[in-house]
Amino acid sequence: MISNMDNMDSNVAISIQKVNFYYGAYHALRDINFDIAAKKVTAMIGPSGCGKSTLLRMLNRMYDLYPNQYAKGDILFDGVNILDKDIDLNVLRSRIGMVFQKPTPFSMSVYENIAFGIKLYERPSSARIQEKIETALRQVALWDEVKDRLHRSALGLSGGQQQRLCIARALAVEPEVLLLDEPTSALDPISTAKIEELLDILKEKYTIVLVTHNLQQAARCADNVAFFYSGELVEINDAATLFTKPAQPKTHDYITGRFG
Ligand SMILES: Nc1ncnc2c1ncn2[C@@H]1O[C@H](COP(=O)(O)OP(=O)(O)OP(=O)(O)O)[C@@H](O)[C@H]1O
Repeated sequence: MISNMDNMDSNVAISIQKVNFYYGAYHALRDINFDIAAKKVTAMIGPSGCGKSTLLRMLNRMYDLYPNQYAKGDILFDGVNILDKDIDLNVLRSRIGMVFQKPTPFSMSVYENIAFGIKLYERPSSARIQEKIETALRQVALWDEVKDRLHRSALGLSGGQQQRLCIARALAVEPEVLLLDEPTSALDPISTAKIEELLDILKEKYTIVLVTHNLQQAARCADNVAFFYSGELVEINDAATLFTKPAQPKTHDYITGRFG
């Protein structure tokens, strides 16, 4: 594995060390080591089935919901191993939020969608909730589009608006890290462009980890890019270097469209 950390930002948010993951007997990730830079966008790319979503889901312990899935190694976040079985998952998930491929608004109003997330973790006054909702909707550039329909169903929003609402819902909890699993794959090009613009603004405040199949998206949005193949990390580097001068033949073949 080539990891040219010299080109990359040295301010580390999450350090992934000797990480392995198993779906029952199936060994899905093998000896993964790399650092995720703070307040940057790190994209994880690679052909279908290479393990990128598995690794993303490890970062907020989504796999805990399934009894046969287990992880080995260390993922250090603020010096604590988030794979440790004693970790408080509610606290972890409030600090490391996640947005999925398909927009997943709850069948409730725009307002309640965001308030619901906030109330999971704290009991602020209704004035404070209102303030947090407005801040979160402004952060995703959705406020002007929904301010007059806050109390109508979120399901009436367009797909792109729903996805921005889901990002707002994650941000309202004030996480430090935002995990995005192919957040634009179900969206049209205009909504995709809005989310990509948003990433550029959000990284001033948040560490962002993005799984994407779209290499142009990774090149446009990511500061650092990790290329996975068959459960292994092949290479990680800053985006410009990885896309123009990949160190590994396999990376070169993938980014030039020879497979995947
Ligand atoms: N619940 C599961 N049970 C068993 N194997 C699984 C499960 N989920 C994923 N896998 C396997 O683990 C490997 C990695 O899957 P993962 O979803 O992380 O890949 P990916 O790179 O995100 O793929 P895609 O781009 O298609 O989403 C694949 O071989 C997949 O078939």
